This record gives sequence, C-alpha cells and structure tokens, in this order.
Amino acid sequence: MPDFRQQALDYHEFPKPGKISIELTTSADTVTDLALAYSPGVAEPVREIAADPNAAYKYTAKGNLVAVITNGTAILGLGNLGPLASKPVMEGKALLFKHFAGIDSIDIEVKHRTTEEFINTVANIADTFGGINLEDIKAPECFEIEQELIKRCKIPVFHDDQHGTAIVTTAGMLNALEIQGKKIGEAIFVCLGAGAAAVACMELLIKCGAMREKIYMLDRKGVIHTRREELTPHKALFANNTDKRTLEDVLEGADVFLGLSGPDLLPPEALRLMAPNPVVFACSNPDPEIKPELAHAVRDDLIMATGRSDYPNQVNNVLCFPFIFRGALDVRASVINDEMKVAAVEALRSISKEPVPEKVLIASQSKSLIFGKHYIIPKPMDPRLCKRIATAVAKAAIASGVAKIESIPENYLDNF
Ligand SMILES: NC(=O)C1=CN([C@@H]2O[C@H](COP(=O)(O)OP(=O)(O)OC[C@H]3O[C@@H](n4cnc5c(N)ncnc54)[C@H](OP(=O)(O)O)[C@@H]3O)[C@@H](O)[C@H]2O)C=CC1
Ligand SMILES: CC(=O)C(=O)O
Ligand SMILES: [Mg+2]
Repeated sequence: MPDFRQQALDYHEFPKPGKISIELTTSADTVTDLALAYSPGVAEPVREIAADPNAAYKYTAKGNLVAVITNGTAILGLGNLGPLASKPVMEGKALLFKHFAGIDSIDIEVKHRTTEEFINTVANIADTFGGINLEDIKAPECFEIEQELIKRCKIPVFHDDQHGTAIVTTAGMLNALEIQGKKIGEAIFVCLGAGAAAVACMELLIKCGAMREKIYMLDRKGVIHTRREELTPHKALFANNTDKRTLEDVLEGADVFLGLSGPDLLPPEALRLMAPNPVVFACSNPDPEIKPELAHAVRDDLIMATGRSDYPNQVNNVLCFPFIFRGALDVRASVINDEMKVAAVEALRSISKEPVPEKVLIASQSKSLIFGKHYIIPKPMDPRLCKRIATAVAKAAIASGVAKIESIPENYLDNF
C-alpha cells in the first residue's frame, strides 16, 4: 500500500492548503454591483437588521452558517494538543457539513485561560451564526460549556462529541442488539471511557431502554463504582455498586463493549470473556480500542464497529451532525432537544433496513450491503440520510414547540 501518511498529508496540502474556502453567491463585477453589495447599498439591510434582528436571516448568510468551535482539548482520541493542531479536524467537520448537507461552516479554534473565558468568547460571537457545533472539548469542562452556552445563545448549540456520537451509537446499537437477538433492557454494557462521548452515549441508550444498573463504565482508574472518591458529577451518575474493579472483571458475561477512550485498550484475549453473540463498538479515532481483524480472529460471533471509514460498520458522528443541523436550521429551531435527537436515531436506524442505492455501493466500494452483522448502519455517502434525518428532526422541532418556522415544504430536500 502506498505511504498512507504521505497521502493524507498531500490531500491536505494540495491543490491548496486545507480543505475549505469561501465562495461568493452574487456578482461583484460592475460599479452597480459594488454600489449594491457595498456602499451605499449595504446600508439598507443594516438598517433593516438594526430594526429587527430576524431580518439577518433574510439578508445575510447567518441562517445557513454553522460555526465549528473548539479549544483542542480532546482532538479525536489524540488528546489535548491545543487549538491550532485541531484545525484539520475542524476544517474536516466544515467539509462534511457542506458536502453532505449544504451547510456553510467555518472553524474557530479558541485559546483561553478559564472555562468562563471560553464561554464568553463563544457567547459574544454567537449571533453571527445560525448554529454552533462544539467539537473536541474534553470532559468535564464540555458539560458546563454546553449548558451555559445553551442558556446564553438564541441559536442551537450542540456538542457533537456528546450528542452526535450518542445518536449514531444508539442507532447502531439498537440495530446490532436486534441482529444478535438481545433485548436492550437485559443487556450488560461495558463502556470504556467516561468523558464527553461516553457519558452522552450511555445517557441516550438509557433513554432508549438500557438499564443504568447493568452499565459498567471505566476511566483511567478502572471501574467507576460507588466507593470511588472524588468522582465528577457526570461520572457519579454511573457509579455501580459492585466489587468488580478491572476491565476483565466487567467483561465477564457482558453483552456489549463500547469504547470511547483511546487506542488499543481492549486486549483481544479479553473478548473471550464476553457473553455469546456480543456487540463490540471500538469507536476511538483514529485508532480503535481493538482492531477489527484482531477481534474477528478471537471470535466469530461478534458484531464489530469502529469510528473509521475504512472498515464495515462506521459508527461515527458524521452520520448525524450535518443532518440534525440541516433540520434545525430549516425550521429555525432555538435548541436541539431530546425529541429531535430521538427522531434522528429512529430515522438513521430505519434507513439501514432498506435496499441500498447502487451509487452508495460504488462510493463505498462494496459489492452488497444488506442489513446484518456487517451492515448495521448506513454509509455516510448515502443520499437518503439528509432528507430523512433532517425531515424527522424538523418535524420533531415543530411538534415540540422549539421551531420558529412551523411547516416544511412538501418537496423538502427532494433535490439534495
Ligand atoms: N466514533 C465517533 O463518532 C466518536 C469517537 N470519539 C472518540 O471517543 C474518545 C473520547 O473522546 P471524548 O469523549 O471527546 O474525550 P474526553 O476527553 O471527554 O474523554 C476521554 C475519556 O477516555 C478515558 N480514557 C482515556 N484513556 C484511557 C485509558 N487508558 N483507560 C481508560 N479510560 C481512558 C478518559 O478517562 P479519565 O476520565 O480518567 O481521564 C476519559 O473518561 C476519543 O478517542 C474519540 O476519538 C469521540 C466522539 C465521536
Ligand atoms: C468523530 C469525532 O468527532 C471524534 O472522534 O472526536
Ligand atoms: Mg470530535
């Protein structure tokens, strides 16, 4: 195989550095164009917006513009490498917003000293955008940041690593459990990682039927249990009254392993401890908790998923954030609430049970994709995702009373 590292660097360097640019939507060639676009014509929409802030949706790019904002403290599973190093990931999120959902997006990497300073920075620029996608901000700070920004901003604020990941993981998990013949309410879950993604995934799985007392969550210190001291409030919610202390202890008889932690943390031999027909989601990026080839070599009765594009069953928030924002922006939702999240889960999981269009087979270099162990969730390039998820989300926003626009056109996103 050609040098993948060099290919990835070349992809980012050529034909121009980076992955996004800004394009004009109107002409700026003649003196008349300039008189309209700039001085004196630009004064007219300024006056309109000063009189009514909602006019910004009519006369500026705000309504289709999402900021991807980070401080670089949890860049994928690479850790706290700082704001600037996170820029390729954030440009990548902007690429995905545009390519899959037609949303204009710009990345913003914020340096800050305190959590309050970060919150103030984001709150102070929020009106520029139609929505804010927080990305790769580590726990526990991410929880306070998101909650405070939801309170202070009039537009949807959504921490992708929490809720985008939770929606996709829950959709994939419900399908995987169904295929393995397991009931979610009876399943024993082991979640390696207790940060932004892990906590949100397990909370949404509980909303969809998982039992809190059947969940074992682990962090760097091992199993989170009721006798552990100095647990953060979000970890304390998952403190299990158990004598089990290690990953191996809790994997004994478990139905599900969910990894949202770091690379190569699940020893292949430990998989043998799990119950028959287990589900293993090793979602750490770029390197999963266990490589699929190692897992399959140990057992042939498992369903395996990763966060990566180059293996079957990609459980990755790319299957959610472009589409949930599409729906939220189009009905001008003030927030992204639980009703919208559950609607996204149901829409996403239902697509995987339907025949796959030929162009998806070609784009994903697959001979066939049929609902089953190796196809539990749609491929990101599936053109049905945008219409189906955005429609479900927009309808849920309207029904739950958070939308400013209270109907969607009959042919909504037909041509996307
Ligand atoms: N596939 C997908 O769509 C997504 C995948 N992820 C992946 O999930 C992982 C976590 O991301 P995120 O939640 O945002 O980050 P956070 O920094 O918020 O959380 C990281 C968590 O992983 C735990 N952890 C790290 N190393 C170990 C270890 N050696 N043993 C046990 N636990 C460990 C940390 O433990 P402690 O609390 O003790 O520090 C912490 O609880 C990353 O790898 C990321 O790529 C995230 C979002 C989406
Ligand atoms: C996919 C993603 O958002 C992450 O790994 O952080
Ligand atoms: Mg992320």
